[in-house]
Amino acid sequence: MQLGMIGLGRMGANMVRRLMKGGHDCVVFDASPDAVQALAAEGATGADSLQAFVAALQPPRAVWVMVPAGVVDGMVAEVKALLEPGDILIDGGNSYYIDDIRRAEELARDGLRYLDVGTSGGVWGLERGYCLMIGGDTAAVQSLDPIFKTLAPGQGDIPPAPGRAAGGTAEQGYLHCGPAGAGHFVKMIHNGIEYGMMAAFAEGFNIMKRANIGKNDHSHDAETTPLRHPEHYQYDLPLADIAELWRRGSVVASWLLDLTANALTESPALEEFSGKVSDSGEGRWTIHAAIDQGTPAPVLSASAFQRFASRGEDEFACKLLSALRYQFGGHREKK
Ligand SMILES: O=C(O)[C@H](O)[C@@H](O)[C@H](O)[C@H](O)COP(=O)(O)O
Repeated sequence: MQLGMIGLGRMGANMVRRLMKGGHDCVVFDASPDAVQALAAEGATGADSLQAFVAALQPPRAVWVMVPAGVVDGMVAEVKALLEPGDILIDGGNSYYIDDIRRAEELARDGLRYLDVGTSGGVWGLERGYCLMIGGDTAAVQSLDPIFKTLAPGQGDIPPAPGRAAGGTAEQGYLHCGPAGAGHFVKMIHNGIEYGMMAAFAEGFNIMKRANIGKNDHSHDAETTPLRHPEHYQYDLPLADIAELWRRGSVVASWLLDLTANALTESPALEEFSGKVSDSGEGRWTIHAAIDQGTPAPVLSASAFQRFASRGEDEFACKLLSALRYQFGGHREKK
């Protein structure tokens, strides 16, 4: 079937490639003419303006917007003015689900149908497929089933959970999760969990990296808690090998562990990374939801706050800790 894609960054461009490989017709638009040209050379219909983009689509149109969360509203406003009742607008980025609820209501007033689709898979999605978490109107979701089916990974070699009644799209890697916002709500929690799992691997591997600190023990320094048993921390552990090992039969085997093994193999000391970890909002929104609900989420919260600290946002707090320690005990910082 035909789909229009606005936004040809890493995600949007590869999704178009996967759709074309699956036999779909794609009309593409991006603020960058080069990005449009590149996909036109691969078989897409390139448009040099939003007007030309909309004109190239058959009604009822399906327009997938794949742009950063912060610019979705502006793009929706522009494209909405060109669409007709019955057309479907899909936001496949990482939008806040509460924005989806509002957008779906606003667009419905003009007879437009809005779907929110949490899209997971990153740069690997072209080959592996994209896990799709879909929210919105049921008829609109059903009409786009061929698109979702092609983008999704498919069952592959992962059999359904034992005892699960056969059928349904979840086992193909896409799911209509509920009404407007439900897709991005589920993606938000997915990313909250992603933060927590990433933090768990990062902390665990860091403790293993430091398993040799007994070799350089500074217990003579009165301002540092003495290492009581330096002899207990004499291990130079092969971190890349351990990641590789755990991928086989261990309880923590997972795709994030596979990626941990990749990262440590490519660059054992990770020297090209500063360690300042960005966040795009999903982790924060997960915590907002947990607080709204009164649902405990200590692990996910800690992992989001850890990212802020990684960027130095705790610098003043740490200085105040030192200052207070000096105030009450005359303790000076170790130089
Ligand atoms: O499932 C996915 O493919 C990822 O979760 C992806 O959608 C993620 O949002 C960004 O790669 C980075 O997100 P942060 O900037 O919040 O780490």
